[in-house]
Amino acid sequence: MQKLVEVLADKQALIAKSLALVLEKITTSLDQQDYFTIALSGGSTPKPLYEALSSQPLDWSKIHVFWGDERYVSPDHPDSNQRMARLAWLDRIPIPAANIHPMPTDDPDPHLAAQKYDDHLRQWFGVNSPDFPVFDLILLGMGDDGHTASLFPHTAALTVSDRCITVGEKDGNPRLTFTVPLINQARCVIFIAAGESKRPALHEIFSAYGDSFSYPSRLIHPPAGELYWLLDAAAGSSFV
Ligand SMILES: O=C1O[C@H](COP(=O)(O)O)[C@@H](O)[C@H](O)[C@H]1O
Repeated sequence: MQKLVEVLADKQALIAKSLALVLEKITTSLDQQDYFTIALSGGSTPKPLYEALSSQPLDWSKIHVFWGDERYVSPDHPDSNQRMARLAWLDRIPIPAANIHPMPTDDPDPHLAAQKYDDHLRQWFGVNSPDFPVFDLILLGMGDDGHTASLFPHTAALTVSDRCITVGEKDGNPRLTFTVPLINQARCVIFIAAGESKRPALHEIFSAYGDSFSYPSRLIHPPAGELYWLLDAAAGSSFV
């Protein structure tokens, strides 16, 4: 695994660096293969990155967009990660509808929805269990509590090792999330985190002997892939 931590001066520089890195990954991959697979993070941090991507002159027909986690709400709910990405980016570009792969949230049972998305990933990538699909790029955020995707501290989702998708839980509400082994299979994982409120968790995540069950972002270390931590100075100035 190649791990790289970069601290940018401010949020604007963080987004500029994230954009440059995502574009580099897309163009390098498309030089070698016919399509590029990306899984998106939600929350507030990546929104300006998605807005910036919406004005890039890319061949969108070759890019397939998935989500690494989703709140269990309808796609038009203000909390929906899909909604945020569509408004900021996907609704503004000429991408074929078939290239957008949202997590389903319409089944009364989130476990069935998790299974559906799991099946969809395995079918689309042509990968059967016990192997895992390999994403070209997975974007991740990190919550103030050290969670990533919807892998929250001290939850059962952290230990799921035989599925691509599972049900996470935040304050009693279900969410769908990539599992740790699926994320760790990726060619490239980029964490993007900003703001002073992330510092205490980052301290635990970067320490040599932290507790991964309390700080789930520690579980992400793709053995054969690249791992980037892009931070603004407010979040990360003391870590490099
Ligand atoms: O709930 C979530 O939070 C994390 C971090 O969000 P942020 O607002 O601090 O940027 C995000 O990565 C995850 O996808 C999202 O569902």
